[in-house]
This record gives sequence, structure tokens and C-alpha cells, in this order.
Amino acid sequence: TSLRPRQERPALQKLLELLLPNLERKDPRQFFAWPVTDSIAPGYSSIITKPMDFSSMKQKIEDNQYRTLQEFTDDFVLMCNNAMTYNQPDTVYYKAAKRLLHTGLRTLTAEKVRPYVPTIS
Ligand SMILES: CC(=O)c1cc(-c2ccccc2)c2ncccn12
Repeated sequence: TSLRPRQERPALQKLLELLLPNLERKDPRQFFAWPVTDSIAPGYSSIITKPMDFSSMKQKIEDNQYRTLQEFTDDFVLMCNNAMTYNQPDTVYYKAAKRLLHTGLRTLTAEKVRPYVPTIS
């Protein structure tokens, strides 16, 4: 139930708190820093059903909402795919998302990070 305190996952949480800034540095123009609003992107909320951005990911880390590295990675991929869904391929946002997705996944799947992915028990 929601009343049950979230199980603490310190090791994973520490790792995610290290990984997030690493990913944010790959977005120097901060296109992905905050939720996309309908005012800057007309019709966004009716096109993108599951919005995601770095500030929301940071909040989810603090709230212990990621049980595994894969769940964190899924939100990162969702964020990039949203931008490649809403924006046309010839836009700065689409191009930034495509590059961010590629370089970010390389970080998230690096050998030294892999031990934090729980093996199927
Ligand atoms: C991520 C994304 O789709 C996005 C970020 C932005 C954005 C623009 C300026 C400052 C911060 C984010 C944006 N503007 C128009 C259309 C889409 N976007």
C-alpha cells in the first residue's frame, strides 16, 4: 500500500545520484532540464502521454521510486523518445534527443555500471 514506507535502496540511489549529473552534462542547452510545457510546445500534452525530464527523474531518485537501474534507464529513454516523437527530425530538439539517447545509453550500459543491474534471481 502507499502507506508502506518505500524500501530504502542506498547503493542504487547513490549510483543514480552520480549518473544523473553525468547525463545532464550531455544536455548543455538544458532542453531536457524541465518538463516541456504546452506554451513552448503547442499541443505537447495531448501528443505525449508520458512526459519525462531530468528534474522529474531527480525527484524520483530522491523519492526512492527507482527499484532498478533499468527503471531509471527506461525513463531516460522515454524522455529522449518523447522529443523524437513530438519534434520533426530537422529540429534542434530532435537532433539533441537522438544524440543524447545515444551517448547517454553508452554511459548507462558501461561495464563499470553493469554490476548494479540485479541479475534475475
Ligand atoms: C525536449 C523538447 O521537446 C523541447 C525542449 C524545449 C525547450 C526550449 C527552450 C528551453 C528549454 C526547453 C522545446 N521547445 C519547443 C519544442 C520542444 N522543446
